[in-house]
Amino acid sequence: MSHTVHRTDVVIVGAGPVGLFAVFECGMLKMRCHVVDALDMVGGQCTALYPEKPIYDIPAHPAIEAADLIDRLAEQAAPFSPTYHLGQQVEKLTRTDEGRWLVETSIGTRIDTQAVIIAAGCGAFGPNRPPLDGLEQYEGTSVFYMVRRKQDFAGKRVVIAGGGDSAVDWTLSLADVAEKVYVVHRRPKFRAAPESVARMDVLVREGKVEMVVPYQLSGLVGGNGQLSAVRVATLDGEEKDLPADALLAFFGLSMNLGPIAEWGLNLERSHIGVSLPGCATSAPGVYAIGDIATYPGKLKLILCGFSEAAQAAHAIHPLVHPGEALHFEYSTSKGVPGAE
Ligand SMILES: Cc1cc2nc3c(=O)[nH]c(=O)nc-3n(C[C@H](O)[C@H](O)[C@H](O)COP(=O)(O)OP(=O)(O)OC[C@H]3O[C@@H](n4cnc5c(N)ncnc54)[C@H](O)[C@@H]3O)c2cc1C
Repeated sequence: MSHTVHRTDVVIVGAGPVGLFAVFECGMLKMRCHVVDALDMVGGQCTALYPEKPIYDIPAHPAIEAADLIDRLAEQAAPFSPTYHLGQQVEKLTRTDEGRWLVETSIGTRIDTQAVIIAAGCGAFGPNRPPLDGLEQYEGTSVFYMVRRKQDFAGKRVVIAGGGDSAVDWTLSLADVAEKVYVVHRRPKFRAAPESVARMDVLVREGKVEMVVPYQLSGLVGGNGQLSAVRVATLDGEEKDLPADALLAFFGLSMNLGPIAEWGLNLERSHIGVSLPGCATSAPGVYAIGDIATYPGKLKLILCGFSEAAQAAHAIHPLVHPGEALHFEYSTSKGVPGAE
């Protein structure tokens, strides 16, 4: 374990889109940041769950793939030289005698900081896994909970299970490249954007996609990590096998706050309650933004997280630069190192 204690102005817990934008907002107010993420890459849900999915509701980008959005946010943060600590979970937050915070991670990194911004999304997130016998032997080889590269499914017979946006969006996307796409859902109605459901119906009529409803997953057929079929059943127990090379199961994310639940913050159903403006939590100097933060009227959208990042940075400024007046300014090149 390292004995070095880093010292900084702000520690950002979570390098998802909102955490990355918080680096920029803090940087514009001359506050240095260290960013910690449990994953070994930046980007949070965008990188881990849907890198190739276009996002349509980022202002000034009629459509941008999630991975591209993350590249641009990292580029926007880069002039402020944040220090990234990836592949490690923040486990402990301890208030120091000087009224600062000591942040400690799972691999022993220690950071002494004036303020903490928790941008931890759904916490330590993981997929909801279907309760199927022998599932583990296929995970990562034939059973997946996310698509890293669409081309990995080219020419394959793919079973997509689920009834939400992810299931529908990936059906639309993989229908281009897969040999066959089956969609398994336990009811005929999908909880997804109506326009996407309509596009999926067109693919069904064209024979590119086959609907398997109302069915649910009941078993996996194959061996040595390679599926040959996915077994499905009706609620009455009537079973059939769908010949398949891969199963993509989209049953949502499990919310597990992990160590964050132990930090004594005001929690509201697995989220951190914050007060506006500023996104302050119940602990002094600790702020929460993005998906993990909640307040009346909260929308879990990336663009709302961006606004919360700006608010938190402004709220933290007097803690880091006490007595220094913060005159509200629009962004100019003066605030961004290296900008013309
Ligand atoms: C399939 C799908 C499609 C979506 N499409 C859209 C869309 O079109 N438009 C839109 O606005 N939103 C969309 N979203 C939602 C969007 O991705 C989230 O709102 C966004 O990712 C939230 O960003 P965040 O930075 O708050 O958290 P996240 O992206 O969840 O990142 C949080 C990070 O914190 C890390 N972390 C958690 N706990 C710790 C800890 N203790 N220590 C260290 N690191 C920790 C996690 O590893 C993670 O990397 C979509 C989501 C999904 C799943």
